[in-house]
Amino acid sequence: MSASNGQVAGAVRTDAARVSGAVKVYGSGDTAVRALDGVDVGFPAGRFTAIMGPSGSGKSTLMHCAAGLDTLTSGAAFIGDTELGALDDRRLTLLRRDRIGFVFQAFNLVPTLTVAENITLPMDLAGTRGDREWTEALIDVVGLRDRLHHRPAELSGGQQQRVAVARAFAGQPDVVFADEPTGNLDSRAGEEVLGLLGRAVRGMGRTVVMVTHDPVAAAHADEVVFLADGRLMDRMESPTADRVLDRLKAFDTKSAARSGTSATMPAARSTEGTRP
Ligand SMILES: Nc1ncnc2c1ncn2[C@@H]1O[C@H](COP(=O)(O)OP(=O)(O)OP(=O)(O)O)[C@@H](O)[C@H]1O
Repeated sequence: MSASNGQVAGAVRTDAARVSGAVKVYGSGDTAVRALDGVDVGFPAGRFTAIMGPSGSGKSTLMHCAAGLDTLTSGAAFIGDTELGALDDRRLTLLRRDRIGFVFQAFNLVPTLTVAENITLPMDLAGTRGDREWTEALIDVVGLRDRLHHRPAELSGGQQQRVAVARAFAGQPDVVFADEPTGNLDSRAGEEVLGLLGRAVRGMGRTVVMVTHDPVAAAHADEVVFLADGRLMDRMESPTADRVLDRLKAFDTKSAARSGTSATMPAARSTEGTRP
């Protein structure tokens, strides 16, 4: 069942994660919100994909359902060949622990653990030692070797997010989902974190799916998928911040016209210095 969509340079890519006919309805009756309205999208292995769209378009819902943090109302979500809806709670927890890495806006480090302990936490919880060489390489890539015995409170926001990035990749998961990973960072620290995500994909063969409202952040990805009103509207290869912003503006105008309200544009940083 592992779908392979994109033909890239003659090679067929396998999807590390995908959803098929994904519908997510929050609430019921008059107050029901259709956050995902029949989405089919794959996130190819070995690629950095950004999910973008206006506020409320369903980006976080799509990520949470694709990552097994939330369940679909109908349709199916897959990590590789594994359909998440077919798993009981225990198996789903194990799959999230062993095959998925997460980076959140709020870092979510354990304050009482050192940097080194935070990075190896997923392996420690799994009772495995992990790949020592890989972990050592990661520590160098994120530039935290001289901070290994510090606690999160002793680090800057950017450093804390770099710990979270190292933790997400430590167990060599099939895919790392990042939800607004630069949302709490200034632009310089944000660029560093985005650069790390890009290097993990291009230099270390990992897979990243990132939700962002920031066209500058999305320009770090290999491809952007656009959502509007819970539907997949478009995909863009080799994005630049300016092209992403233009595309978003078009969706926003359409959805404002439909609802008869003024549009909510995502807060965009300057689009100078587009593609890294
Ligand atoms: N737990 C929930 N209960 C009810 N409605 C929800 C819930 N979570 C999200 N929604 C609604 O579903 C729709 C999609 O929300 P979602 O958070 O996925 O959008 P988003 O594109 O990530 O938005 P933003 O960019 O503002 O974070 C919105 O209309 C939102 O209000």
